[in-house]
Amino acid sequence: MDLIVNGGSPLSGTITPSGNKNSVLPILCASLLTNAPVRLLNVPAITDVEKLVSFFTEQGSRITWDRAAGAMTIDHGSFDADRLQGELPTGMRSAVLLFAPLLHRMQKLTIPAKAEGCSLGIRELDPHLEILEKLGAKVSSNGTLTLSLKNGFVGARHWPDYMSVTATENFVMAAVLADGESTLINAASEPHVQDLCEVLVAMGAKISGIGTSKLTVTGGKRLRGGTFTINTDYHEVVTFLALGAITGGEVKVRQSLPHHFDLIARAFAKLGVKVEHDGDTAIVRRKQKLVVEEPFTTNLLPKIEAAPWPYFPVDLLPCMIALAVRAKGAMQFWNKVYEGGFTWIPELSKFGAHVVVSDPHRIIVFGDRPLRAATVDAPYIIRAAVGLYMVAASIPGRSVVKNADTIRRAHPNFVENLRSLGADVEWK
Ligand SMILES: CC(=O)N[C@H]1[C@@H](OP(=O)(O)OP(=O)(O)OC[C@H]2O[C@@H](n3ccc(=O)[nH]c3=O)[C@H](O)[C@@H]2O)O[C@H](CO)[C@@H](O)[C@@H]1O
Ligand SMILES: C=C(OP(=O)(O)O)C(=O)O
Repeated sequence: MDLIVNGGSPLSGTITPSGNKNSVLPILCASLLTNAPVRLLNVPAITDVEKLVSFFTEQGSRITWDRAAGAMTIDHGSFDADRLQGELPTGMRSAVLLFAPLLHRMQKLTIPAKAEGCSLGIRELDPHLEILEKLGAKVSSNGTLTLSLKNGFVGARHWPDYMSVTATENFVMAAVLADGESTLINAASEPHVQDLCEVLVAMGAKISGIGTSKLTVTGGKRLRGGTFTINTDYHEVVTFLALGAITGGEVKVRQSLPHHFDLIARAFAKLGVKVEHDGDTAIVRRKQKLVVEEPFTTNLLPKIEAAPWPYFPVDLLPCMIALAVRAKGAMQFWNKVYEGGFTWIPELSKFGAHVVVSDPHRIIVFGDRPLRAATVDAPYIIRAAVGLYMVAASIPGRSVVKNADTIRRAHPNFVENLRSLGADVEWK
């Protein structure tokens, strides 16, 4: 589906963001670690959640989901491992998060050779398989990849090449029911990794080092259920604030998780945008002057660099790139994570933007060029589609962002929320 945009008007108003996709998906997978009922609140009605829920239901789990209220009850007591014949859910990276919990339930699992989400580059399987092997699983490859686990997971120490979000989540889900203690050095610590760990602790798991790069887990026999609220999506917080800034409107975002915001606010400030906090409401005032902040260091090209947390989050780069397209001055963006994170950048030139792709990981945006409404193609990258929409929303006239429905993987009611801010936008 395409987004039809009549841009050029300021977007203003107050928004309550939805639950974080990257929190709810691992928590849903972790619900497989218990047969006790799990109740989740603030569940976003997004397509990735729909796919996981269908997958669970196909295996016999009982799930009720009041989409309007965001409340879901999950009962895996009737999950029947023998039913699993076919594929894991496709088109979403989080399918990889089923590996540890399904292995725990099924002892043997055939997995797809790829677990792809956004087309940001090669989405690796090896770090996941290394972790599962370390904790006692056997991996065999004979055209298809098969995982097997004879007598349950066994505690182990592991130090992977890099801080991977979903591999860390698989580690934790395997380790909480392993026999003995497990340690992960070079663990990811993103807010959603912390959210998963906190829910597991509330289910009875023993995890220390949450939010750091070293996690220690003491395995236990079983986990209990409970009621858990999915945290706000900080990607939405940033998206709505950035939309206010790029269109010259005033946007307030409730439940904005200010404790995660210091470096993100710094990135906004580098582009001339001041983010204020009133309690847990984040505010961007109207008519921000988009100008690249010059560093005191002479001859330095200002830059925003994204890497694993607590660096600036890589998924938020497109929002900042869109702002830089409108800001006076030059800004370098450095994606230290994905080799394919900038493949969509040439689309910006259709609006008249001037962006130089220096190499697969770095671009320089020369902002404040005269722009025109245009038709652009969104890649299968959620946040890139959002970034293209942001630029379109700032330009008077009719633009089209083609194939933008990837946005629905993460942002429920995207168009409805934009309209509540005064946007002229629709799906077609
Ligand atoms: C469902 C989910 O939670 N998806 C998120 C998760 O994906 P995911 O867990 O797949 O991302 P990883 O943290 O594994 O990193 C993605 C890829 O980046 C490369 N890499 C990463 C870090 C590093 O220091 N060196 C390196 O080379 C690897 O090729 C890796 O495969 O984390 C990504 C990075 O924050 C986010 O974009 C995704 O939204
Ligand atoms: C890249 C993302 O998701 P996934 O890892 O599921 O592709 C994202 O949420 O921006």
